[in-house]
Amino acid sequence: MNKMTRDGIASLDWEKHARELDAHGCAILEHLIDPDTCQSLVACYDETETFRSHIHMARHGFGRGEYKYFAYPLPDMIAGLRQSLYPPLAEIANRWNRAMGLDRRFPGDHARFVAQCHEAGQTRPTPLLLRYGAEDYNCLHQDVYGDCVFPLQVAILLSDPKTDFEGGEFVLTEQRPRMQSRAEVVPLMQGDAVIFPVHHRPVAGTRGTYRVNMRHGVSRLRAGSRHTLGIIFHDAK
Ligand SMILES: O=C(O)CCC(=O)C(=O)O
Ligand SMILES: [Fe+2]
Repeated sequence: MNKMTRDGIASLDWEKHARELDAHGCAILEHLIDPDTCQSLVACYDETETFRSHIHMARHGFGRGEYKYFAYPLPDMIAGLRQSLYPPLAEIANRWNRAMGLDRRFPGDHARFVAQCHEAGQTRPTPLLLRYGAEDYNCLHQDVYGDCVFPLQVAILLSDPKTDFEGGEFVLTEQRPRMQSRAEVVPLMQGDAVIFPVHHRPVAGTRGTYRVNMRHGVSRLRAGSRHTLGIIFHDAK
């Protein structure tokens, strides 16, 4: 079955991915996007009408490299991925919020969640394509775009680390209360998706569950070029 379809995504081993997210703060969906589709997404970076804005990271102190936010209406493929990835992630997000003692619960389908963002004044789409060249990097950050936040997001590596670039590792850091930070480097192959927390996650400790603060970024590219597709589920102000 094509993994990118709604049924394909629903039939992935979500119990396993949820266990990985609970244990390590990230999970990998291997080969979510086939190489041809990866290539066509990379090619679409140079289109202009598909996007609502173009950011040069160095100008904002975000790192070095660039990205573009897709405009509404999203390309079918991006809209489809956002809608199909959301329901299993909403179950995990609701379980995490219960564990962290947070009242917010997320509806089971993405259209209803996006309607909540729009009511809160967050109406601009957040899925994005990123492009890095040699020496580029992405500083550790959190993709919060307003009060309405869906706590998990997905990044998909479109380039092939065997042939397209060196360095440029996806990195997560976890800041635990009153403790030193922990880093996790996520090895991705072309078409792999990593699921990770936007800003925090629950960790079970000896004295109950506590909340850790998460950031993500990309280490410096040593050579070549690297493209990613980012899927963020809340919209932006
Ligand atoms: O390029 C990457 O791997 C990370 C992109 C990113 O920051 C995101 O998708 O939110
Ligand atoms: Fe990000």
